[in-house]
Amino acid sequence: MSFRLQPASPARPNRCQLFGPGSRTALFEKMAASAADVINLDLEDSVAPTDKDIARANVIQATHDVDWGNKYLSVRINGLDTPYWYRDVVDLLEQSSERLDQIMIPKVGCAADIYAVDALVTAIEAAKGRKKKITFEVIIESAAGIAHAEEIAASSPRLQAMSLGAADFAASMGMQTTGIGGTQDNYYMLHGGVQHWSDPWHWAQAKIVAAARTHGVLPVDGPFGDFSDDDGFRAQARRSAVLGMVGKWAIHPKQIALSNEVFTPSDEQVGEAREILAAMETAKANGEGATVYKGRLVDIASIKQAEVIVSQFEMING
Ligand SMILES: CC(=O)SCCNC(=O)CCNC(=O)[C@H](O)C(C)(C)COP(=O)(O)OP(=O)(O)OC[C@H]1O[C@@H](n2cnc3c(N)ncnc32)[C@H](O)[C@@H]1OP(=O)(O)O
Ligand SMILES: O=CC(=O)O
Ligand SMILES: [Mg+2]
Repeated sequence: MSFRLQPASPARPNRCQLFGPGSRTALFEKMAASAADVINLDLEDSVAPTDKDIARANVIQATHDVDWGNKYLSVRINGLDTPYWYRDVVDLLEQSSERLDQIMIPKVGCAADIYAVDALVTAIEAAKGRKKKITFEVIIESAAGIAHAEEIAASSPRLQAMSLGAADFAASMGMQTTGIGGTQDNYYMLHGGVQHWSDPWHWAQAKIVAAARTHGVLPVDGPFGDFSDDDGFRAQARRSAVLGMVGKWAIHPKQIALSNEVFTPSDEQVGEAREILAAMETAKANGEGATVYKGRLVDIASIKQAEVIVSQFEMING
C-alpha cells in the first residue's frame, strides 16, 4: 500500500439509481415511492430539445413539492457541449429547495469540465446562501472520458459517484452495436469451433472502478436498455458487483428490485464473511497471520475482503 491511504467512498446506499425524464411529471411521485436509493431526474437525453425549459421548471418545482423521503436526489444536467447546461446549473442552484442533493454531469471529457461546473455552483451557493453543499456525480461515456477517468475522479471534493454510460460510450468509441449494455452477439472468441461470449464493457468498468476507488468516489454501472430481459440485467449487474461497483441505474421500475437484489450482499455472503472474520480472530489469538477456512487460505487480506461485504450489508441495513 502506498503511504497515501485509499480514501473511503461516501457511506450511503447507492444500489439503484432510478431515472425519469424531467418532462414526465406523472412519474415523479412513483419515483419517490420506489425502492431506489438514488433518484435521477433527467434534463438531458430523455428530454426533447423543445421540452428543456419546461423539464427544468418541473424538476425545480419537484424539489419543493414532492416528498422524496430519504432518497438521494440528483438531477442530470445537460452536457457542456450544449447551450442548456449553464441555465440548468443557474436555475437549479438559484431556485431548487435545499432538498436537492446532487447534480449529475454527463459526457465529462476531462477534469476541467468539472472545474467549470464547480466554479459556477460554488459562486451561486455563496451568492444565495445555500446551506447544503451540492455534490456531483459524473458519467463516463466518451472516449475522452474513459481516457481521463482518473483525473476526472480527482477533480473535485464534491464528486461522489462515477457511472459508465454504455449508450453514449458505445457511440463515442465507434462500437458496432445499438445495444445499451449486455452481451453483444459479435463479441466472442472461438475455441474448438465453439463460441465463447465475452464482456465488451468489462475494461471500461474496471478502469472506472480503479479511478473512482483511488479517489474515494462510488463506481456505478449505468443503464441496461433491454428492460424486458431480467436475466440479462442480473448477469450484467452481478459482473459489475464482483468488479467493485456499488450499484446500477434503473431506466424502468422493473429494474429496481433486480438492482437492489444484486447489490445487497446475500445472507450467505455475509455469513461467510463473518465466519472468515471469526476464523481470523482465532488465528490472531494463536499468533498466526494466516489460517485455513473451508479448505482454503485466509489471511490478513481476507479480513479486508470480508469487511467490504459486512460493511456494505450493515450500511444498507442501518
Ligand atoms: C441512455 C440514458 O441516458 S438512460 C437515462 C435516461 N433515460 C430515462 O430517464 C428513461 C427512463 N424511463 C422511461 O422514461 C420509461 O420507463 C420508458 C419510456 C422506458 C417506458 O415508459 P412506459 O412506456 O410508461 O413504461 P411502462 O408502461 O412499462 O410503465 C409501467 C409503469 O411504470 C411507470 N414508470 C415507467 N417509467 C418509470 C420511471 N422511470 N420511474 C417510475 N415509474 C415509471 C409507468 O408510469 C407505469 O405506471 P402505472 O403502472 O402506474 O401506469
Ligand atoms: O447516459 C447514459 C448512456 O448510456 O449514454
Ligand atoms: Mg448518455
